[in-house]
Amino acid sequence: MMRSYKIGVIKGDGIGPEIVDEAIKVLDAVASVEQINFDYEEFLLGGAAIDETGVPLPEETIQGVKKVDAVLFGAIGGPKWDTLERHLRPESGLLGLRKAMGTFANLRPATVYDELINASTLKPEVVKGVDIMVVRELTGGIYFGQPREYGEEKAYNTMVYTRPEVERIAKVAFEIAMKRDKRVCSVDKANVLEVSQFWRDIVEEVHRDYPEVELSHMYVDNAAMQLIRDPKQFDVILTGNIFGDILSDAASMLSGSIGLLPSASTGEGVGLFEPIHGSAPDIAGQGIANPIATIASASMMLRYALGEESAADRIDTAIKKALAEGYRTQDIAAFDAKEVVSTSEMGSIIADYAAK
Ligand SMILES: NC(=O)c1ccc[n+]([C@@H]2O[C@H](COP(=O)([O-])OP(=O)(O)OC[C@H]3O[C@@H](n4cnc5c(N)ncnc54)[C@H](O)[C@@H]3O)[C@@H](O)[C@H]2O)c1
Ligand SMILES: CC(C)[C@H](C(=O)O)[C@@H](O)C(=O)O
Ligand SMILES: [Mg+2]
Repeated sequence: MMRSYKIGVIKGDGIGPEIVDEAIKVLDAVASVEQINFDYEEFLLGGAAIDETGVPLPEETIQGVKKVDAVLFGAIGGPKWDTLERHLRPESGLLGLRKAMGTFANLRPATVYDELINASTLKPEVVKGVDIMVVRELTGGIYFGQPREYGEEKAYNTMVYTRPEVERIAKVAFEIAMKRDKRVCSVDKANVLEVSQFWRDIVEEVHRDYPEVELSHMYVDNAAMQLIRDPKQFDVILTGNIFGDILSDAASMLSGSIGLLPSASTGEGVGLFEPIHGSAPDIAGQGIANPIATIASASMMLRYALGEESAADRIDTAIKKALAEGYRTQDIAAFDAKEVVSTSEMGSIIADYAAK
């Protein structure tokens, strides 16, 4: 029987529209062979929303995304809006949207494709088989803490975590670990920050309900080093908002390009599925962005939000096949390429494989 889903689409700025178009191409390809019907509804966010409505997060977007089954998002931001006041910049729209949607758990898998093993900045033997899940708290911490101020003589932000915020993200990490290798490494800065000691204590408490999971703690500076030294030591990394932001970009180089890593932001209601990278203004409009991170985010959307495992498997297999056949976008062109392709050619190749 035909299954129908309503997908909210936020293309955003810079390369956002280019990469989201390719993910939709791939979704439509799997829909045709999987008895699925997707209805897409576009919403504005970020710079595109500022240009159209004067604000980065229009009310129609906040209301609209509550009425869909899942949201696929590209990226926002760019130099065009950098002179605006902070609360009016594109990035504030994304933070506001995450908060409004209650997507407190950002899952950022850092996996290394065997087909692309030479693209990693690390030696093949160090990265072969890397399969890390970064569980990043997304709606708290220093990004949202009050008070905050930009003044003439000083500026400050506040890193706050409440007990329920830490409990719920820790639960997500332990639940995910139960389905994986049952190891959680919680990353913090408890040697310096009270908020991190608090985080650590609550993670320990939640851990009591998951005795099968091995829990370790690591300071964030060491974690950054260990990710590059021996990434295979990690299974699930549980961490706060800002540390997760930084560590996940670092982890992308294990795979070879930030254009490869997807994410799922889940929590209280509708989920938001987005690549971990930004709007890449330096390459926007050139047709050279790697769409794989966004296509893989669409796959996460099928798997986590819609329960369409078989369609998600099709996409994941199609991505691997395109890489195995030697198709490469510019960012990974130096690594075992048989043919260097554009953003839209990569999308079409993956769509074709996904529909077979
Ligand atoms: N989720 C988001 O919307 C998001 C995430 C990060 C940054 N940003 C915003 O994006 C803008 C640019 O930020 P930045 O330059 O620090 O980070 P960025 O991730 O946009 O780009 C960093 C580097 O990676 C490259 N890159 C990124 N995605 C790529 C892809 N798919 N294919 C090939 N190369 C890719 C870029 O060309 C650039 O050299 C800023 O306004 C920033 O605030 C938005
Ligand atoms: C654009 C910015 C607000 C965002 C973040 O820091 O969360 C981005 O870097 C990300 O990783 O999604
Ligand atoms: Mg980031």
